Parts: sequence; structure tokens; C-alpha cells
Amino acid sequence: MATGVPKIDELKSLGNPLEDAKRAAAYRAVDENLKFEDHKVIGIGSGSTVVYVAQRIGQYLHDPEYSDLTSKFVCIPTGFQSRNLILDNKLQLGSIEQYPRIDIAFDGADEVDEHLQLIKGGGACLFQEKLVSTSARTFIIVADSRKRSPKNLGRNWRQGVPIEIVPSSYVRVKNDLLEQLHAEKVNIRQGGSAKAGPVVTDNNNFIIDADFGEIIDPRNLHKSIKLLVGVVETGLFIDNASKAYFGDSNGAVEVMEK
Ligand SMILES: O=C[C@H](O)[C@H](O)[C@H](O)COP(=O)(O)O
Repeated sequence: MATGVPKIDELKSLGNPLEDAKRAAAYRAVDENLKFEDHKVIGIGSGSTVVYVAQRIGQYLHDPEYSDLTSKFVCIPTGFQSRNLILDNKLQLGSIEQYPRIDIAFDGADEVDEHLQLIKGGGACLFQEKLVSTSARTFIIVADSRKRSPKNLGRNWRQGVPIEIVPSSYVRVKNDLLEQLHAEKVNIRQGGSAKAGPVVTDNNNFIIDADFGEIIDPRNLHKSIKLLVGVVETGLFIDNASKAYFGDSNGAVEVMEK
């Protein structure tokens, strides 16, 4: 690796084991998957782990050995936070309308099962994340190792499947999830102390978190939820990711691949 881009095994701890784990996964994922000659359009996801993806790509941009190629990269965001990550790291911003075909996308996940199916949307960004990740030829997940389910989705992530819905449909969707799809618990996600009332997504919608317990068949569950009137998208990402990088606080990274 060229001078200028910090070497992974020489990185100093950030003083927070979880952040060290996230950084380890993100840096490795970028170094092993970003092909400077082939990849021109890059999807940048949302959340706290993908912060280190944008940071790593930014490090390559500032390294004279890579900057010619890296400065031609166009990065496609998955929401407001992601857009700022791109701008803060001085990367070139593009839109999915301009670049409907993405070469590679990186994003975090809330849970990853043994078949690389995902729950996403813990940060309420699932719709644009799905638009970007399903438009990408290669989709790579970066996460700390807590996100790896020992088997099925719903084991580690107990908050429920995030579902983006049109605001006026919230009562109808809630009832349908409980009565037709037998969800155990359904909540309209609230802003908490930061906002009185529901969370409003980057697309001006609401988020419902629907707990189905352990999810044996995520593909069918996704399809059934999508058929409900009012549902924009679900946080179940099916057959979408090709690899997941799970970081540990000691810098070790495990890679799960299809
Ligand atoms: O809506 C948020 C996204 O799906 C995130 O990618 C997901 O919640 C993982 O975020 P983090 O990297 O902060 O755990």
C-alpha cells in the first residue's frame, strides 16, 4: 500500500472497542473489494460503520498514488447522513437518477444470517439503501461481530423488522401486520427525546418495527409484508449482499461469502 494510506495493522486504537471493530471491518472491506480501475460508481450506505468506509476511500483520494483514479469515483448516497459522509470526505457526490447502475456498494447491517440475508433500517434509512444496494453489481456489508446471527434473523436483533410506510397508512399497516401476518409486536418508531412523535424518514415516511420472533423464511416474510397497502419497503434484504465483513475489537475480521 502507498504511503499516505494508513496500514491496517499499524492503526492506533480509537479508544473504544466497538469503534475499533467497525473500523477494522470497513477498512478491510474497502481494501479487499474496491478495484480502482473497474469501479467508478460507488454506493455509500448509512449508519455508524459505513462512516469508516467513506473515511477509507477518502484516504485513498488524498494519496497521490491513487488520487487520479479516486478523484473520478462518483459516490451515490443512501440518505442525508450518507450524503454528508461523501461530502465530508471530499468525495464526488452523484445521484441514483444520474447513475442508476452502481459498480459496488458498501453498507452496514443490523443482523446478518447464515445465508447472508439481512435486517437493515435500524437507522431508518432502508428504502434508499435498498434502491442503491439492488442497483449495485456487488454489495458488501460491514459490521461489528455482534451483527452476525448464529442462525436465523431475529435472534440478535430483537427490535423487529423495520418497515417504511406511507404515514397515513400506519393504523392499517399495524393492524394487518398483527392480524394477517401474526407479528408478535408492532411499534411505530418514535423520535424519543429528540422528537415528539414518530421518526420521519428521508423520504417523509414513517417506520414501523414489527417483531416476528425468529424468522425462519425471510424471503416469504418480505414478500408478504410488501403486499400490504401502505408499505413502501421492508428492512429484509434478500439475496442482495455478496459478502459480509465482521470486525472485532482486536482488529480481527471474519469474512462471510456466498
Ligand atoms: O437504517 C440504517 C441502516 O440500515 C444501517 O446500515 C444499519 O442500521 C446498521 O447501522 P450501524 O452500522 O450503525 O450498526
